[in-house]
Amino acid sequence: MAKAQRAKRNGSAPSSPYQKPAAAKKAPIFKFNTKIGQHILKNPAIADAIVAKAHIQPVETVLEIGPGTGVLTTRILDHAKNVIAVELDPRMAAELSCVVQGTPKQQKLQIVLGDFIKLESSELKPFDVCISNTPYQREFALRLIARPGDSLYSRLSVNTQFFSKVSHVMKVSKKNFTPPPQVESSVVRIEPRTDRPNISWDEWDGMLRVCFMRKNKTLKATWTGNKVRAMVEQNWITWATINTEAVSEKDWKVLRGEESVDDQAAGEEADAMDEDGDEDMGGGNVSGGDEPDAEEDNTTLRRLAGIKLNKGLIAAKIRRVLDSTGLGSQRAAKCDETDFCTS
Ligand SMILES: C[S@@+](CC[C@H](N)C(=O)[O-])C[C@H]1O[C@@H](n2cnc3c(N)ncnc32)[C@H](O)[C@@H]1O
Repeated sequence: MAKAQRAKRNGSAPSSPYQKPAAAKKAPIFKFNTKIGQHILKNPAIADAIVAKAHIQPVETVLEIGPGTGVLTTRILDHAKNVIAVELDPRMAAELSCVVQGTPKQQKLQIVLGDFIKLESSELKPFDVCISNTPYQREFALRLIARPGDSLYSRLSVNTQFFSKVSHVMKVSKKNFTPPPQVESSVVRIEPRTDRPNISWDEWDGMLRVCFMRKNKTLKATWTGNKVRAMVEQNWITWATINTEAVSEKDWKVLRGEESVDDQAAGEEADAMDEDGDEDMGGGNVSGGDEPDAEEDNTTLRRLAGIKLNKGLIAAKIRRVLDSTGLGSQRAAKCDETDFCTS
């Protein structure tokens, strides 16, 4: 039997050409691609709650990542000034476009077709709030909010909490999606901190990577292990090569074997400070400071060339930082984001 005939006989065809069929009875418009997390929210109460918890103001522009068929988008459009919706799947983008077509919401919505992860920030207009129901498991959400001592506490937790205020909003059971995913999920709220310290992300995250290599070991054991020390030494040589003037005369003496690490350690603590009063940990500030000119660079390379690095120098520097911050006996698993920022 032809589809149209069958629909008529079942009474499901619209009685008027202007009447839209009831949305709830609609069969899926196309096969959802679960490989890119296409599990659509089917519970309107959950969609309402997610949008309500975002506290959208009428003057705000909202970025939505992964709008799908627009379950959240249409609700966000009820509250926001504008919505920018970035969708990977052209079929979903077309469906969303149909949903708002001919309604006042159409003017407020900009659909961007593409992979959000690959978008340059310059390709997006500024926004005030970001809402996204993209694929992730509850465990990921719990990692974001985990506190020191929790089994899920990790580098991700520290980074999230260092740069933002994060809270758990509600659990969402897999029964609320179509097709249902294999895992339960959670909604979290992440507010960027306004008082974020101005630090180098690469250095900060590099440090956390080492601290969380074995999060239950003491930081002293982690940082003085052979592999980590060798890596810090390598970084320090690179740093010293670029920042010749920041390497203290005392360090050069140790490097040249004219002074032992013990002599140096016994000296003034101030000797470990550079001219700005910062701890001369080296190894990290590879991109900092002015670019050395070619002559300086050659000089440094000549100074470093042929010198077998006195391994004790870096070990002593690591020890000094761990002792002065009191972090040596601590374990990453029990330190919070402020501990890692101790100076
Ligand atoms: C879980 S569905 C959510 C759809 C809708 N927001 C909802 O709540 O029902 C995730 C949506 O994100 C889209 N998506 C997945 N990865 C994406 C990416 N990297 N960039 C943009 N959209 C993406 C999928 O195509 C899908 O439409």
